[in-house]
Amino acid sequence: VKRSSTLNNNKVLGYPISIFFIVVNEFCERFSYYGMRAVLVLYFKYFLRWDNDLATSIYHTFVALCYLTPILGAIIADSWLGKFKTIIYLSIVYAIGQVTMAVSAIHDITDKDRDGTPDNMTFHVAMSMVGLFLIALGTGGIKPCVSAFGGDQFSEHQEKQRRTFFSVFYLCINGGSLLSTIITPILRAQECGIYTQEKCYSLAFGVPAALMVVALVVFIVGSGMYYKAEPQGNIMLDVCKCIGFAISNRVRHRGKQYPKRKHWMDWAEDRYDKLLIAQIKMVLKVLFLYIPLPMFWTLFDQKGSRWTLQATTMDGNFGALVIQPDQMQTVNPILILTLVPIMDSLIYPLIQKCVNFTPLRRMTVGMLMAAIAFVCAGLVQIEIDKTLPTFPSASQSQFVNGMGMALNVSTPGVYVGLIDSSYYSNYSLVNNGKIIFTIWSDTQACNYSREFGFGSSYTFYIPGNLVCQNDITATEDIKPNTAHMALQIPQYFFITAGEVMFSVTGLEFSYSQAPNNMKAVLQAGWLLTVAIGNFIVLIVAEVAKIPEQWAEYILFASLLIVVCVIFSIMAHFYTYINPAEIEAQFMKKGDDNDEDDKKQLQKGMEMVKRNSTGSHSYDGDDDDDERKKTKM
Ligand SMILES: NCC(=O)N[C@@H](CCC(N)=O)C(=O)O
Repeated sequence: VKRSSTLNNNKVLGYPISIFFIVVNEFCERFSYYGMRAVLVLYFKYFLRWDNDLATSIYHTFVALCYLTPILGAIIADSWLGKFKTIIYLSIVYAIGQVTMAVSAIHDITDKDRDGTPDNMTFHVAMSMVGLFLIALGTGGIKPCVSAFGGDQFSEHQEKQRRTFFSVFYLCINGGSLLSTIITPILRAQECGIYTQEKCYSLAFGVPAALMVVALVVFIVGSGMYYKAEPQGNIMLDVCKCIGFAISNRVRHRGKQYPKRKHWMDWAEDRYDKLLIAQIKMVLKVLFLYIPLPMFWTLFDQKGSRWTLQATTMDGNFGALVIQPDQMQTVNPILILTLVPIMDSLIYPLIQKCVNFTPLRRMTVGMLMAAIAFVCAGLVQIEIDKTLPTFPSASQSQFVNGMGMALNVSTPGVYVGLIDSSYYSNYSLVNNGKIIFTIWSDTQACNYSREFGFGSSYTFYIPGNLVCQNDITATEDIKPNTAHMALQIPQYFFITAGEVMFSVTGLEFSYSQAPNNMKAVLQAGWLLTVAIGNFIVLIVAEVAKIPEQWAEYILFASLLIVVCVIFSIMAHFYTYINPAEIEAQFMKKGDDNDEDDKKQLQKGMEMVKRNSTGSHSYDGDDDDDERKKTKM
């Protein structure tokens, strides 16, 4: 009653006004998260000067951390602060983390000799690690709270509005992600700095930091309009204690003199409520099904690491449009925004006419799509490998000074350095496009211009009698990248189609199969599969140590196909339930005597059993009641 009266005061078109602030908050937060993540692997490679493997490993450790911390956020919100305060406090931690990242990327802080490269890399590495840790704590911690807090704003009878809210919420995630993955790579490609002009990672991290502050402010502005549920106690702790007791009680009663119980969780009956035990059984069934799922995320999250690094060896010239390697990631949210409505309104209903396309079947097909995406990535890599020599590093060029005096060489973006007489410079990173070098000594100066293709590398010979443009000869050490970035589009298409079938369906499946008080537990379990998936990238990359990148892609695709077969077998034996109905069996006569309790328990369990052997078909209808007796 309290909730309804709080909510009904401020409504527009039947929706509580408060959700406007939550949706805008999510848009800004996802802008902040994905914007920072888009340039992260390149920051590791080009600013911190890590190799591809280290950059990929730290990237996936960070993503894994972001999906481990939701458990922490859910525990803090449920048992202590409540969702509202948890979101505020952890958003502050998050914003501090983003600002720390932006500061860590200012090379001028330690560039004492003003040569354009940081002199104390340890400082930058340490600061960025602290920043990433705070971001992981913040983004992961608030993740299960914000969506659930949004759901809390609706009263029981507003189920339809709540469903629309979740769709808009998902579109906002991808809207924020789309905008930021376009904008932050552009910011990163700018030149900035007080002493020397370098790539502007500080700006690329600074704008997401500002957006996180905006997200926090918007959320606080809506403060007076929210329904704020009190923390209900830590259900996750209760679940763990109950499972622990069932196991220890089972171990203590091992002899033949103790009658067997139908399910090992029934050993908790001596101390715990039967309703709680039945709810835990439902959750465990779904968690068991989650075991193979991390492999999907193992492949999915390599968009931001391996695929972005792959794009650095490709040609991003799309005619009027020049695409940065990290901007290729925008293909994912663009496809999400187009594919979600197409799938929902066209593809799923069409398939449903031919086969019973249940959520678990959709997820299986989603996994296959991700495997196909990695086969595409492997084929693209083979194309790239045909065009790439291994030495020197792509996009680096050097000068050889044949003059009898020392020379300085620079471009507006890069100071190549002072080259002694009859000596050569180090390799310097040069942008693509037309570049003008200024070459000067104590007595003369001249300009030399040249067109640089994506990823090309040259050695320039400065003769003894330099006049300029026509005197300098160049040898091409590495040809410009010729494999076009458009070749990555098929792999993005398949991975995103896979995401729509797997992720969007899986989120809804986790919500619909969870008992009311354990929806957050299952959401945290779902997010945990993402964390484990990212750890698998690290393990496979470390253990397999495959020298050929294309072979690594094919290995990941093969692993996912094997896992997909296992998942489809497990899913075949899963039966869809209606948690509310099972719970109702226990609640109906909550205050009845023990005998009645037993009958209710029997009824509920029979229902679970009936469901697990039932063969009704899933008709694609969203109505929960229609789903209760459905096999995969
Ligand atoms: N297209 C990215 C996206 O929609 N991401 C969602 C879900 C991510 C996940 N692994 O569950 C997001 O919330 O960022």
